Amino acid sequence: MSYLDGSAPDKIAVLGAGSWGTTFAKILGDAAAGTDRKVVLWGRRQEVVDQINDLHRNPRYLSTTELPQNITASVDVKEVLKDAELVVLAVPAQTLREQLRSLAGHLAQDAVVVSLMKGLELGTDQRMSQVIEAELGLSSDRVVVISGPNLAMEIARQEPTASVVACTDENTAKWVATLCKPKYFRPYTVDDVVGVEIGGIVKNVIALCVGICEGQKVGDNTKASVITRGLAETTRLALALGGKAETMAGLAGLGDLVATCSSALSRNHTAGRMLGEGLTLDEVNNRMTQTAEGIKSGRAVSDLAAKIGVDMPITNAVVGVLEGKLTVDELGPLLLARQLKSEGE
Ligand SMILES: NC(=O)c1ccc[n+]([C@@H]2O[C@H](COP(=O)([O-])OP(=O)(O)OC[C@H]3O[C@@H](n4cnc5c(N)ncnc54)[C@H](O)[C@@H]3O)[C@@H](O)[C@H]2O)c1
Ligand SMILES: O=P(O)(O)OC[C@H](O)CO
Repeated sequence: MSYLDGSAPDKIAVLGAGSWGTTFAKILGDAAAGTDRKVVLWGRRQEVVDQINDLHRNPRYLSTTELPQNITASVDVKEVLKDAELVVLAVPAQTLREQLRSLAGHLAQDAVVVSLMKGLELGTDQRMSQVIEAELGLSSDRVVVISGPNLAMEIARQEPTASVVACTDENTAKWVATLCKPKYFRPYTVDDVVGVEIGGIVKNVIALCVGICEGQKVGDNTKASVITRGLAETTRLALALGGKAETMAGLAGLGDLVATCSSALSRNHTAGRMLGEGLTLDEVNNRMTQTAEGIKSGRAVSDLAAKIGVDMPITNAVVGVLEGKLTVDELGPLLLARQLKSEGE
């Protein structure tokens, strides 16, 4: 098997033909150019699968992107998983556990599983790598997380981007990194899976807050203050869970936080902006056509932080707004009225 001997796989499966799943399939397909390696996408909708197979496009999510010829798609998850030595997961975080239960028996022996997801499971407060290990019975050396400042639309346009490939096993991380390095995407390897996942999860909640600021038409000082203090509380949580401070200063921490909080392409930022403009959460949800993980993960982050005694005032305030306990006008004054303390506390 390829991850054990370091040889390239013949087939890679990507589950989830949404915005990021399709873009990441393109990354893998472009990186496999000139080889016999196949990339097979699983999608829920027959129409999306047909368009990928017939037109090499996914107009629903990436209207202008032409996909490489070595990508095919199917609605049959068993067929997609058959003999796939690398399996990449890009479905909404809150649906992952249920989906894994239906595919557990179909995973190829020794397959490595990659999570592209940036959410925390409601109710269990588990990270996606924990859900994958538990549901598929995998050891941590076969579970990889890829995260960073990776707005799908920009990468689909082949604008240069860096990312991190995280695994407790350095060889597995290196093996996966070699499979996703087309000329426009540069993966770095790290061993801090916890830090990488926490960075990706919490930045979505902070981006909701920055979006709220934008909707309320406050300026850059406010947004920079939220981003910086957001990184401070993200780092507190990551460290308390065993993550590393340097990860939070890296691509999956600061890098992703800046990209998500600054970009109109971000779904979390967009959802926050609509809340800031006065829309209710129901109205925002009705307008969203793609996944904004922070809306549901915010509560899980808040619960996890409370459980282990980590102070996360911005996250808690955003959750207050999402749950209708706080208005967007009350959010800023509430955060500013907190007791004074030193910046490093
Ligand atoms: N889009 C990005 O720029 C980006 C970048 C990095 C990470 N991510 C992360 O990747 C994950 C997937 O995001 P995305 O952007 O591809 O989302 P998306 O909303 O664009 O697509 C989600 C995909 O999952 C499928 N799906 C399967 N089961 C589903 C279910 N039960 N309910 C709803 N959809 C279901 C949908 O059909 C769709 O193909 C998220 O955790 C997100 O945070 C996204
Ligand atoms: O569109 P968002 O808010 O889910 O963010 C997408 C990516 O996570 C940015 O790195």
